[in-house]
Amino acid sequence: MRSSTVTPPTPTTAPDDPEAVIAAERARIDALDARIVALVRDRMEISETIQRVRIESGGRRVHLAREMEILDHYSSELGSAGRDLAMTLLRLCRGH
Ligand SMILES: C=C(O[C@@H]1C=C(C(=O)O)C=C[C@H]1O)C(=O)O
Repeated sequence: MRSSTVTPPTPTTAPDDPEAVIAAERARIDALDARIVALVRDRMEISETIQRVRIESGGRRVHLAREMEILDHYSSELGSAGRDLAMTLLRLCRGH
């Protein structure tokens, strides 16, 4: 089984109260989304460094073979929507 860093469900004082469960689980989603945004920002920074170094040494910003690897990876992990997610990440990281 895949290990997870997701925090366990927050025990509520009234576990059968749907509103309380939804609020607690939404808080977990909000915390995950904050981490995802921070990770995307880290990715953008690293990607920008690679692109800058390559351009400064006479190369091109975009490396299509590497992008295909990333698209294939997300696609095999998460299906076609995962591929779309990778496309969006690449767009964020190379600025277009
Ligand atoms: C970061 C790189 O440069 C560009 C950005 C990529 C990315 O953000 O993953 C991938 C390929 C390149 O188009 C790289 O070549 O690794």
